[in-house]
Amino acid sequence: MVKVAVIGAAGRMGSTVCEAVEAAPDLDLVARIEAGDALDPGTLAGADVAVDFTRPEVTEANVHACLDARIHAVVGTTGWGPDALERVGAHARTAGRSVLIAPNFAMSAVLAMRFAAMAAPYFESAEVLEMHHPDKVDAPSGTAAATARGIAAARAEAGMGAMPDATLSDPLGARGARIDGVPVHAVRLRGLTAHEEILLGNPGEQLVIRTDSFDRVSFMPGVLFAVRHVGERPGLTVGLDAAMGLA
Ligand SMILES: NC(=O)C1=CN([C@@H]2O[C@H](COP(=O)(O)OP(=O)(O)OC[C@H]3O[C@@H](n4cnc5c(N)ncnc54)[C@H](O)[C@@H]3O)[C@@H](O)[C@H]2O)C=CC1
Ligand SMILES: O=C(O)C1=N[C@H](C(=O)O)C[C@H](O)C1
Repeated sequence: MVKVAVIGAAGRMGSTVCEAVEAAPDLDLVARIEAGDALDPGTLAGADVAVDFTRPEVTEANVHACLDARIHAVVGTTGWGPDALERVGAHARTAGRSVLIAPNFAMSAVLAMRFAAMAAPYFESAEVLEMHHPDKVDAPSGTAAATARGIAAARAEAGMGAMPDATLSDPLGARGARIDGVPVHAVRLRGLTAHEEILLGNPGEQLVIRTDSFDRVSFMPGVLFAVRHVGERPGLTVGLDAAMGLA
């Protein structure tokens, strides 16, 4: 049995992860940790792996606390920057434990990101549109940021220059955020869960890649895969695709 602690256990994702872990015959939910609880060997209750779905401003400290307690961490919380990833990677290596951070655990989203990177060199233009529930605290989504970075890297590797865009005046930011030169647009709408469209354009044609998570159960197979396999890859792994050998 793999013993699992869930951090952010009362949240939308954390509560769904608790249900999924409890339903899995090979996993044992040993701790539900929430804001205000200490995060130490006592509260982690002998866990082998902690799963963090909290908030961008607390997740790095949570991961360091897990590594100090010598347990692996699976992280779905978004908002990670390169410096925080570097610090956590270094700590994981010195602690001899593993950390897996993925902006999206849904198979449709993981594949959409891969397909977007594959398609990017064949299209002059690419833009990312992410659409989420209005209770989400960060924008753009971690998935959209990762998608844009993947598109930009694929374009750079193919020797492509800037995308065509004649915009000279955009005082209100209507052309969206730029992530490595790729425009990213965020919609927050009651009724939505988590959705993304990647638009790729050429003269006379368009490719649309779309992923929809209608329900948070969509993330659970990926989360449970990560819990079961996180310890197999030493140090820091970013992205479920890398953990699954798709990258
Ligand atoms: N990687 C993925 O597949 C997915 C990632 N997410 C990300 O997961 C994160 C959480 O999303 P939701 O569950 O919708 O948010 P939520 O707001 O429903 O849940 C967050 C929970 O964390 C708790 N929390 C806050 N600070 C804490 C601390 N220091 N220690 C322990 N618990 C703490 C809050 O009280 C709350 O219960 C967000 O960053 C979101 O972008 C969401 C869905 C899928
Ligand atoms: O907050 C959410 O809901 C989601 N957050 C993740 C993100 O920022 O990409 C994953 C998914 O889009 C749902």
